[in-house]
Amino acid sequence: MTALSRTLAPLPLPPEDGRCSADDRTVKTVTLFRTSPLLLDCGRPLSDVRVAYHTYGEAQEEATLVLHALTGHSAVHEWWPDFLGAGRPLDPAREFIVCANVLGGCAGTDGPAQWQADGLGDLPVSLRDMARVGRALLEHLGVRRVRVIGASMGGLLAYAWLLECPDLVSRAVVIGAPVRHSPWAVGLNSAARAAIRAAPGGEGLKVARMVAMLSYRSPESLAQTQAGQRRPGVHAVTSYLEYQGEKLLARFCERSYLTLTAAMDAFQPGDAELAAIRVPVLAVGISSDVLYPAAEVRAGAAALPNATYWELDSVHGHDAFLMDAGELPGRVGAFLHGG
Ligand SMILES: CC(=O)SCCNC(=O)CCNC(=O)[C@H](O)C(C)(C)COP(=O)(O)OP(=O)(O)OC[C@H]1O[C@@H](n2cnc3c(N)ncnc32)[C@H](O)[C@@H]1OP(=O)(O)O
Ligand SMILES: N[C@@H](CCO)C(=O)O
Repeated sequence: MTALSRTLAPLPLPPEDGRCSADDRTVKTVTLFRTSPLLLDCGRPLSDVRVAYHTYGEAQEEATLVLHALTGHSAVHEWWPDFLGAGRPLDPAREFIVCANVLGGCAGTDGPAQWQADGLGDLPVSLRDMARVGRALLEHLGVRRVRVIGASMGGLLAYAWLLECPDLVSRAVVIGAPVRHSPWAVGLNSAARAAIRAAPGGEGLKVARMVAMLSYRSPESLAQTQAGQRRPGVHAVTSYLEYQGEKLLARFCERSYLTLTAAMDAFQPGDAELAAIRVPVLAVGISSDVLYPAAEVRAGAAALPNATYWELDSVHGHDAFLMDAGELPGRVGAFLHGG
């Protein structure tokens, strides 16, 4: 495989914060699969796949690979300050850290918008397809071995990496994610996709986000933060969800939402496949997670031969890994670098 690499003009950057260099905070792109195509699980070949990614620290043959969530992106320094930086679990002074925007998304790596423009139509992609693209990126970067860490969709994708690229992964941290999408999670995504299809062009995506946000919070979290009325006659939680819908509409593509949620729902590894995962895994459940309940995460970990389970205690639900990380960074750092 050959790769064409170039660095884009820097995006507007947040001020220097001492966590990583200006170069680290610049998104890079590379075009992969130039001489031989990526064969997608759906059977379609895909050539010249453009991948946008961030790296932090000096390039090394061993790296830490961060896998972002559904509407996340590769700029880890923007959304995980508790985890990235000097003395934190992901320390650019100590290790080479890579995070790529997923195939099918809308953050610079090829996805439905590009495929529509290229006349390819809608391409179903799988989490394993995303892992294959990631493998090609690691080859391009000269990385031969990775510690993998992912949360939410990134956690499901970490399991896809363990199944697709077991030769590359030395250990994995999976936060707030099951080993496969449950009927409950598929049902929530089905409702979201139905909303988008019923009201394409924006309103559907907003409703999809409102439903999803309820699954990312918890009854107690909303009772603490959204009780009462924001303005006369409007429940605070109503305007909160509407605002969150508007925020997603301003930054995300509805076709990517359809593509990525379908990829998550289609990820259904069997028990025998899971039993073959030999590398050490730290599986983290979140006590108040209503999307992926802690008991489900714990049961998934029990299906793996070499997994440790730990639970983050928070009232703030699924998104606690972003909003209320508590002891999580310390636990993750000890697992990734402790042995
Ligand atoms: C592993 C990964 O890759 S994760 C990737 C990270 N994810 C992303 O970067 C994309 C997804 N982002 C998110 O999901 C969110 O930004 C989170 C979880 C990180 C935090 O959510 P936030 O929206 O910032 O926080 P929160 O839920 O507390 O809402 C705060 C916002 O709602 C507004 N708000 C709060 N209450 C109300 C209300 N009752 N009515 C209207 N607006 C309200 C606040 O003013 C604030 O607005 P702002 O965003 O303009 O500052
Ligand atoms: N809130 C995060 C995690 C949800 O899985 C996101 O929007 O990507």
